[in-house]
Amino acid sequence: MLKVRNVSKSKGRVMILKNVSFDLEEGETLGLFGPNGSGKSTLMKIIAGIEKPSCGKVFLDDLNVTALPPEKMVKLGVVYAFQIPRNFREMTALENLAVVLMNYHSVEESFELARKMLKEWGLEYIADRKVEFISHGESRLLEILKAYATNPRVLLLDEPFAGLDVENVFRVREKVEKLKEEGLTMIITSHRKRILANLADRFLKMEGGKIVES
Ligand SMILES: Nc1ncnc2c1ncn2[C@@H]1O[C@H](COP(=O)(O)OP(=O)(O)OP(=O)(O)O)[C@@H](O)[C@H]1O
Repeated sequence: MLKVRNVSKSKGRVMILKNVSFDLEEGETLGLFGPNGSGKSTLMKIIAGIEKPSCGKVFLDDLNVTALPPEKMVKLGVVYAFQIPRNFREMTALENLAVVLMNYHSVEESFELARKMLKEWGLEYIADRKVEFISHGESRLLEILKAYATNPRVLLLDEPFAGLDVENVFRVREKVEKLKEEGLTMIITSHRKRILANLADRFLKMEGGKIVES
């Protein structure tokens, strides 16, 4: 479904990614792990069109999607959930989610659906709370829910468990497991392999911008 071919990325004199290639099959959950700074986020952002590779290509169903802008990639179903949640702090959780849904539904429907989705994810209690007042774990769940609300074919989850306490790791894991059960294709990054156990069908290890183990 998704093919990454010989992707390299340099910034100034630094080579961040070096000739990275891999395939992702439909319905598969790929665990991408490696130490901080190994290039995981950069790779995910290149796949999502947020960053451009210096060379190499990305294909989605044999369509060359290399360096298409992120809004085009979202339309094609490839969606990145940011490592640092990008929710509008001045707006409520409900409004944050509804804004995404408005790309696909009327304003009224979007608010109705947003409330329903928050409820399904056990987050109805934060619906009317401004995001600046919700916790890090709740903010992370909201970021994932927003990405999911675009009805993606491929969901890219960047460090969904980073900075969370044990309880919230379980909470986020439970939701990600649910997405997996639904058959969603995902790439999940973490600096710890163990946290991806029983979640990823296959692992890739990154180190120094390269895939060193698959
Ligand atoms: N704009 C930039 N200019 C120079 N170096 C950069 C830039 N952006 C990222 N890097 C470097 O590229 C390397 C890879 O960064 P990246 O964020 O992709 O790694 P990561 O594996 O996702 O790390 P983490 O787990 O800490 O998020 C790091 O050494 C980082 O400092």
